[in-house]
Amino acid sequence: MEENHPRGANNVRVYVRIRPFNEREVKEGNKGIIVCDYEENVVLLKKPPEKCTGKDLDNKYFKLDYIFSPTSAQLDVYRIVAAPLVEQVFDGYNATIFAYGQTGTGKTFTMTGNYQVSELRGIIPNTFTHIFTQIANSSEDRSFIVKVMYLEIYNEEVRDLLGSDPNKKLQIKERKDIGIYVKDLSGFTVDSVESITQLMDRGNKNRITRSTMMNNVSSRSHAIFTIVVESKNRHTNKTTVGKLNLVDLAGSERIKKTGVTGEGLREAGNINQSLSTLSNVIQALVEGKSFVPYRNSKLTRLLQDSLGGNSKTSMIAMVSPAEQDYEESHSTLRYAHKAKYIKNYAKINVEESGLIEHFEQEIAELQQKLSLLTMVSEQPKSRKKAKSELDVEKIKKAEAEMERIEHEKRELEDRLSIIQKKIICGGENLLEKAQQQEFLLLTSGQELENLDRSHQQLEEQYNRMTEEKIDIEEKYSSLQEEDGALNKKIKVVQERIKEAKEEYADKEHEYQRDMEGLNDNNRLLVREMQLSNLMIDYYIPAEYKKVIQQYCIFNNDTQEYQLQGVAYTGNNMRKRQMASEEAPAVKFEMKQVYHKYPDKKKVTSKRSLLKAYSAVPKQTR
Ligand SMILES: Nc1ncnc2c1ncn2[C@@H]1O[C@H](COP(=O)(O)OP(=O)(O)OP(=O)(O)O)[C@@H](O)[C@H]1O
Repeated sequence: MEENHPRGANNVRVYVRIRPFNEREVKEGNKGIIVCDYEENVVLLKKPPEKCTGKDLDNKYFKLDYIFSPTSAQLDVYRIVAAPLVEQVFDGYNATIFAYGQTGTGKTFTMTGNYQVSELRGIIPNTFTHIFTQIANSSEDRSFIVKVMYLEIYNEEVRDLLGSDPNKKLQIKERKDIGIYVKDLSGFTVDSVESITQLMDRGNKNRITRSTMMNNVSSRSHAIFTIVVESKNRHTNKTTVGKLNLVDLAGSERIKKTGVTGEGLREAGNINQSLSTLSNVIQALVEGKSFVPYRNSKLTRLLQDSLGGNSKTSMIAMVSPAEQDYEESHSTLRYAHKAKYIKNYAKINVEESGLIEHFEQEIAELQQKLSLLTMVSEQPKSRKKAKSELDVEKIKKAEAEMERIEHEKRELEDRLSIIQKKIICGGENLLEKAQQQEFLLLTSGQELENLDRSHQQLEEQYNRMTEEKIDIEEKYSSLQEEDGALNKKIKVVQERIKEAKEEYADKEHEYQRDMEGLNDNNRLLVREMQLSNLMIDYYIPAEYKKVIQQYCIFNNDTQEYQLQGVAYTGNNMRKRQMASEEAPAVKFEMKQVYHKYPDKKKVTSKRSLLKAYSAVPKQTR
């Protein structure tokens, strides 16, 4: 894919959304610790009194691009965060929106919401109406293809949420011409709000969630919903391809607070690990380091272009208003504030021969074949009566041939209509009346937003002029004033030292928290290793173990061990089950299991009990 029209760097835009108090927090009498200046977009995070040291470092201020209050509507979030990016995707830019924050703070609510209730619809479903309205409003000389992909990263494995087997592990690959991509990920072209909503719904049902003490429906994976918009201008013959990534991250969590155990513990370990890599990537980018650890997690690898690359990116940091979540809100706001300094380099992606071109060629070929077949089938049929057996044979053959031609024609017509549906023409209105009205709301909000923006620009201009005025005044002031200016500078330096000390204290604190998390992970891994070792020692004979070790090879691409010839072993030889089929619930007949236990008298020790079930082959004499 060729890229041209380079533009300057653009910073990641960072928004904060504060969730309303939930029932549990109200019941527990939790106090609020967040105060906002919505005019200046500044968040003040107040340290709970029992944690205060009495210094003025106790209150933290964060200036961001925009703050959404607990009463902000879903549509407002869409208008301000997503609508401008969707419009840029139509110009051929890549864009990413990701929701970041502690578990239960409203990431899924903001990204997806309840799409059956219009005012509760999140960013992803609101994008659908916007995209098809944008197509309906564009000129007739433009053609479009809209393609959708949906994946999740669960326990550091990439899974296709729209594929026939969502449990299949997919690999991340990189190619010079297309960059980073997921091999074998399914992509679907869509031609209406209904068809894209159905796909989202299907994907959401495949997502892994769990109920925790912090959230009844907690996402245990990072999900990326991707919409690709290819657009061709028939006058200029120019094709652009814009990609929109909508990312709902799994929430960071303190294991003690969420109360997860078993598999949930392993998930939490993986979630925290990949979020910690995301933080390290943000840190490295902000500090301008030459090495950025994108490869340390699947999430950062897939978001590589969105962070410091070819993309316009917005991040929504979600925070809880409650006192008990001070630590997590502090950490989220600190990273959000840092992310503001990440510079991206978005470019318009121009495609030499895109999907539209490919489909147009196929349509032309199909139409040509079809007209040939129509000509043949419409030729006048001979009305001669069969005089001999040879004639009967000839007529039968001709009829069979005619039938084959008709069948081929029908197949071509079907294929033609499928392909023709994939290309949508500008001006084609594929929206229901209700959807159109909804979008009017959106656009009227957009006008307000434009006014807001020009107001902001005027304000910036005014500030710049004020700064210049101050500069001039400083240059020509008296010695006494110079002295004053020096004092001012000393104050600024002192202020910076104070900020650096604060930053240092924060970092130290965060480091300790990360260490705690890593120790939790470590303990978990050691426990898992002990279990695996125990199982291997008891069930795999030493000579087999050696052979298996010999055939284990570490794959640097996937960062995991692979067993040679594994396709021909054990479970892999079983017939595969289609994931789309409703898997019948597995019933365990416990009675049978109990019956299989050996006689207690015969097996006395735990070791001999395990031996009774051992897979070690018995020695034959
Ligand atoms: N702005 C909001 N207004 C109303 N309800 C909200 C808001 N934000 C979140 N909620 C509610 O809070 C609960 C938790 O939200 P959600 O599941 O979106 O959190 P999450 O950050 O995605 O959590 P996790 O990381 O565990 O998946 C949900 O019941 C959701 O409806």
